[in-house]
Amino acid sequence: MEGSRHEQQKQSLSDLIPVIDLAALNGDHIDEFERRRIITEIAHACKTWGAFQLVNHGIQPHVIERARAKACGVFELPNETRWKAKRSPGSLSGYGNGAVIADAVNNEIASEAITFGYPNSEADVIASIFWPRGNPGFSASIDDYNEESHELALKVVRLMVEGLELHGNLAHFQPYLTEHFGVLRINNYPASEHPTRDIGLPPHIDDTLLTIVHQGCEVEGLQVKKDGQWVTVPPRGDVMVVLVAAVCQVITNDNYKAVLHRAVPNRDKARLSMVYSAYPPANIFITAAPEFVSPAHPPLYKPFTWSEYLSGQVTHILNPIDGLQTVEREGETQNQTSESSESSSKLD
Ligand SMILES: O=C(O)CCC(=O)C(=O)O
Ligand SMILES: [Fe+2]
Repeated sequence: MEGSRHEQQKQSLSDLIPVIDLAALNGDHIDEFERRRIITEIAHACKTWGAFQLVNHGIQPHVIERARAKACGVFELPNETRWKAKRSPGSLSGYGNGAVIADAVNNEIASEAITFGYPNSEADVIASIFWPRGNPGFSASIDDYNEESHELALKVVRLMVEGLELHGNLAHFQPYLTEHFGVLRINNYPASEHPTRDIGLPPHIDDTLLTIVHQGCEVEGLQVKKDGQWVTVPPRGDVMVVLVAAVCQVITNDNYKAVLHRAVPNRDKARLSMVYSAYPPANIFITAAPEFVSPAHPPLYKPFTWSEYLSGQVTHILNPIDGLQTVEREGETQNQTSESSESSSKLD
């Protein structure tokens, strides 16, 4: 009885994760009223959930399916072959496992990932390591998906910025609207005999601008934290899940909230997720926009550049400006006050 009530509650919270339909933006004639409605829905989702689901997002189903099918082939290769393409320090592309944050309770990190930079994916180089005799279409399928994800990320960032109601005063946000680079990360979570003990990816906030997840239509695993509860994002093949990430929270001074999320493994089936992370421009100062700063609302986080972050000079993006809290990189001492402060780029 108690169990089924709990199930029902879990179910209804999943149903409440905003679903936003971008169909009105796809045609030649865009209805301004509809566009404004979409922007309002996105802004509301960014303020309340830090996450939303996009349908009619514009990425062609065959591009998604082809990339998923080709990516699956990577995880069917023998272990030693996969490690031949190990991502080297400083590179965005290559193979690695999902260990993100040193875990304190001896759980297994039950995931692996192959990453491809954007715009330079090196998918052809990686393919030639995995399949010396060739794998026609591998790099094209990854590059197509990477390109479309990048386009979608830019589209979503523009809508999110419009939702901030800056009345045309876009100066602070302009660099984020035009250029960015990123990483496509394809995660594989093998079926786990101990799904409640093992960890697919531990709770974390993405250390980027924005994340777009395609989790397939079959196996659930992505959960977001809302009002203290883990809420499962239902797997849907037609949905792209957008996760607000740490840089968005910094530049909006907490108007938009980065979402804490995790991936849990499944007992029976392996799960594959394709995750595009949009990076901010490399050399601008990432700091709160003047519109969100006043004597009553000073900037909450320390300014930094993405180059500093990538070179390891900045260890934690959501580092409060009062300096009370510090979080070190994986493997070093963690001095964290709450789970919600966890943050990681998973590029280590
Ligand atoms: O697998 C997922 O659904 C989420 C993956 C994720 O959070 C990540 O790669 O940052
Ligand atoms: Fe993530």
